[in-house]
Amino acid sequence: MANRSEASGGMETDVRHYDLVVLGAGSGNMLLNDDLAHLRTAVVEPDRFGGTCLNRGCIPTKMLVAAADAATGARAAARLGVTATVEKVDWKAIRERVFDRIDPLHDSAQRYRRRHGVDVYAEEARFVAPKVLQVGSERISADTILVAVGSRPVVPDIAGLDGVPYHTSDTIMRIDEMPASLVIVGGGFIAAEFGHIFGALGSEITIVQRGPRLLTAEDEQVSERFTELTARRHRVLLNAHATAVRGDADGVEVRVVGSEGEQVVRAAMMLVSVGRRPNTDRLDCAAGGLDLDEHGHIRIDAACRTSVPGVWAVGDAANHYQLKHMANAEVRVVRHNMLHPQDVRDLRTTVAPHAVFTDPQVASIGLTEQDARARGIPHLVSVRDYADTAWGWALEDTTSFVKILANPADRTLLGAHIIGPQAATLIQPLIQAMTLGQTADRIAQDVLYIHPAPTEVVEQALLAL
Ligand SMILES: Cc1cc2nc3c(=O)[nH]c(=O)nc-3n(C[C@H](O)[C@H](O)[C@H](O)COP(=O)(O)OP(=O)(O)OC[C@H]3O[C@@H](n4cnc5c(N)ncnc54)[C@H](O)[C@@H]3O)c2cc1C
Ligand SMILES: NC(=O)c1ccc[n+]([C@@H]2O[C@H](COP(=O)([O-])OP(=O)(O)OC[C@H]3O[C@@H](n4cnc5c(N)ncnc54)[C@H](O)[C@@H]3O)[C@@H](O)[C@H]2O)c1
Repeated sequence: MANRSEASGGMETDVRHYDLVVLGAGSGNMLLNDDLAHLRTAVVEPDRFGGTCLNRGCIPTKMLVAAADAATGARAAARLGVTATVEKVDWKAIRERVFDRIDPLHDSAQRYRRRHGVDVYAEEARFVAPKVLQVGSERISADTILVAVGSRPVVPDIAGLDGVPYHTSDTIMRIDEMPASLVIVGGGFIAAEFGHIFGALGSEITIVQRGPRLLTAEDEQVSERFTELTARRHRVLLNAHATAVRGDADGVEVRVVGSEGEQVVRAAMMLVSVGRRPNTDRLDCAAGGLDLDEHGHIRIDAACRTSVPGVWAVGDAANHYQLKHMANAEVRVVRHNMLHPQDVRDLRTTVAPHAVFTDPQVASIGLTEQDARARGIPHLVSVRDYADTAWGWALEDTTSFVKILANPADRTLLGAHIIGPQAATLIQPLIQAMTLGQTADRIAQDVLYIHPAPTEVVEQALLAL
């Protein structure tokens, strides 16, 4: 390993130099493949390989959602003439199914990297100068750096929160016992998914949401339908602020002020899910020469270049989407660009789809109708109920729909929004069409949709445009 010396406060400090340093072994770890194997490389990961998605995000939540869906499906079967009951929820077995599979992966991933000649540092890194990092007691530098340090839950300013054992998405999946009741502060992705998980498995749920609806960033029609359906199962307090919390042996007592006046919500457990913030505040980006935006994200261009040549950034630390498929796409672009400096490419797509794996599922891409109206963008709208299709009949569905917005001039798609079973899958042909610039007419009329598959509702929404 090449060592360089650097003057620091009159002292000479040994600096270990690499070709490539990756900060964060979440999406960052996916950068390293055979094409980069010739480089002297270090990975810095103070926590667990796999990052948020594997250890405390997408993957464990969706494994828990599968259990919740099984319970919901059993309870809902009566409408099809099949009476079933959920006899027992074995939380420990559910939790072990998830984490017995996930937990060994950190050690094996770390060992794999070391076996292939990558140095692994297990402490937090921070910049001390452009392309120079302090990692614990070591100082390292690199020609090329990928910053993929991710994000963490925002902790809201609620009086007394410090003094109670509240959970965030980082901790709640590893609890020992199912809570009899759960109060969730926040009304976004995490509230929706954990409300579904713990609600379906038997907890009584109260959601305290600052906004006027749940999932407020969705198309208003979807957000309204989702709020209405959730309020049938859970207690939903809207336009509500948690102002104070205190704990006792039975759990927590949250004081809530909102449109329904002031009230106290009691619950055995509390989950705080009011958004995530980038981990850049712990990185001393100023010392590293990295520009940040007003939300603390590292400023990158469409090729994922930062303000320092040779330093790239991806994922939750750099983009506002905070979605794993976006981080993965950025990593692929960075790998290409590192290997082909003469052929630097931009991220191919700027429209990021997302899905919320709750009950019912919600999936979306592109413009919402309220955005189109607010921005004065001419648009056509088509809404089709699942109930109008054979598959909707099969499900006895009465609440799910597909909504598509198209450009009246060239009939390309502007946005698509689905609420209902399999929404995350049903939206895929619309993502494809939007990304590839295909018109609504082409994908409606030149493509056959299998009868009577769920996708027929997408076909019908397109044909009605
Ligand atoms: C509960 C939950 C469910 C989610 N579900 C989905 C989903 O279904 N679909 C989806 O697309 N997205 C989902 N997400 C979002 C998704 O997990 C993130 O967008 C994605 O994991 C971000 O990847 P990343 O590599 O940017 O960050 P991370 O995966 O968080 O990786 C960053 C790594 O950097 C390390 N690090 C931090 N600071 C430093 C430092 N100073 N030096 C070195 N290393 C550092 C951290 O320890 C971490 O391991 C979910 C998130 C949560 C919380
Ligand atoms: N399926 C997925 O892709 C998935 C699942 C979970 C998380 N995520 C990612 O994680 C991110 C964070 O999720 P999240 O749910 O924490 O954030 P979010 O941004 O989705 O929602 C936060 C919600 O909390 C509300 N809120 C904010 N401050 C509040 C307060 N003090 N009191 C009450 N309500 C308050 C907001 O109105 C908003 O509705 C998401 O933006 C998403 O990118 C993705």
